[in-house]
Amino acid sequence: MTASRMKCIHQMIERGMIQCITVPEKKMGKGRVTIRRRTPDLRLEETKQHRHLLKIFDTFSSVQNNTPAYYCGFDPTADSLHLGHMTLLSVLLSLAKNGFPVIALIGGVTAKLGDPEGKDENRVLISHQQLEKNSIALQEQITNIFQRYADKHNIDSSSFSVLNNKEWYSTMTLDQYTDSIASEFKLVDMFQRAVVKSRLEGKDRDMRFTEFVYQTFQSYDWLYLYKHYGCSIQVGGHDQLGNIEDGYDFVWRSLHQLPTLAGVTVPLVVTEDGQKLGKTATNVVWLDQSKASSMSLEQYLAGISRTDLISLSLKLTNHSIAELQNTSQSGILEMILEEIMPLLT
Ligand SMILES: N[C@@H](Cc1ccc(O)cc1)C(=O)O
Repeated sequence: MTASRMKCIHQMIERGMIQCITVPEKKMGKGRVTIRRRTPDLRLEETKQHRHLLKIFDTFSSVQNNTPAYYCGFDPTADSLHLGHMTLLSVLLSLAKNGFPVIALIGGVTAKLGDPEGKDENRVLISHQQLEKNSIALQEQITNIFQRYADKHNIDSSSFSVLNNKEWYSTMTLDQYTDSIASEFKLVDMFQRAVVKSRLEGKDRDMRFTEFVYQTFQSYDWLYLYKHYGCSIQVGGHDQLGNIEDGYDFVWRSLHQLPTLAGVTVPLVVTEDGQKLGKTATNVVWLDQSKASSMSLEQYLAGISRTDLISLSLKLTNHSIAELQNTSQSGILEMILEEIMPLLT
């Protein structure tokens, strides 16, 4: 890994773009460990955990022979991504700018199952036609964002791929699913998951079987992308930590060796009262500007505190913390819009 690539990862940690990383325990020992970055976004001085986190990532990177590819999955539950996804895309874009191949995976099959992670209630089932429409819309939206960013920064657009997990599941037989995926999961572990416990014990107790087995599909995606695209690192919103850790264990078990894998989580964008942005219909900020929305990007940015605005611009722009601290709130708002709007329209 070249120094500039390593620097890019360090910067992402420093700017608060990365919340946790899951890496092999004790260099190449057995199992995994997740390191949580506890420093709040705006206190960027090096803390013990921060140094520890960098050291582990360095160790991990130095055992990689090739440049690892990164992937992040997006379930097409709507026909546009929202602002919460932009921080994930921003991580992928920074990585691509620094020479890492990146993959955006559209979950054409997983969206139908419904990821229980990060949600307290059952999802409305999406029809087949709606899913197809949403998948096409997201494919186009992400491809456009990648293309515009590549043009702006003179990046070879082959660094970016947009795939759909329908590609491998549409030809998979039930035998293959049973032998290579289902048999690797133990019920005792599946029932241990916090999300399963809370959904089974919660007031509705309405968890579907498809939601229960969702993790088996996300886990296999990583194995597939590892084998076919050299994808060692999965990026996801912080609510994906459970899926990422389980996927890590699954890839490890399936390959019968400890692969050089890492999971990276990105802090969620939240509203003033701490709610995950995009969780309900009324607090969503669509990236598709033409889509009817109760809140535009500008309105959202104008309504959050200065601290949240600085923290968000550290994730979405390249301006330094010192520069941001010396800029007025409306100036920071402009900086974010200047960075994002050209990618969207
Ligand atoms: N589960 C992710 C989406 C995803 C889908 C497939 C994957 O392989 C990875 C991630 C989410 O709900 O945000």
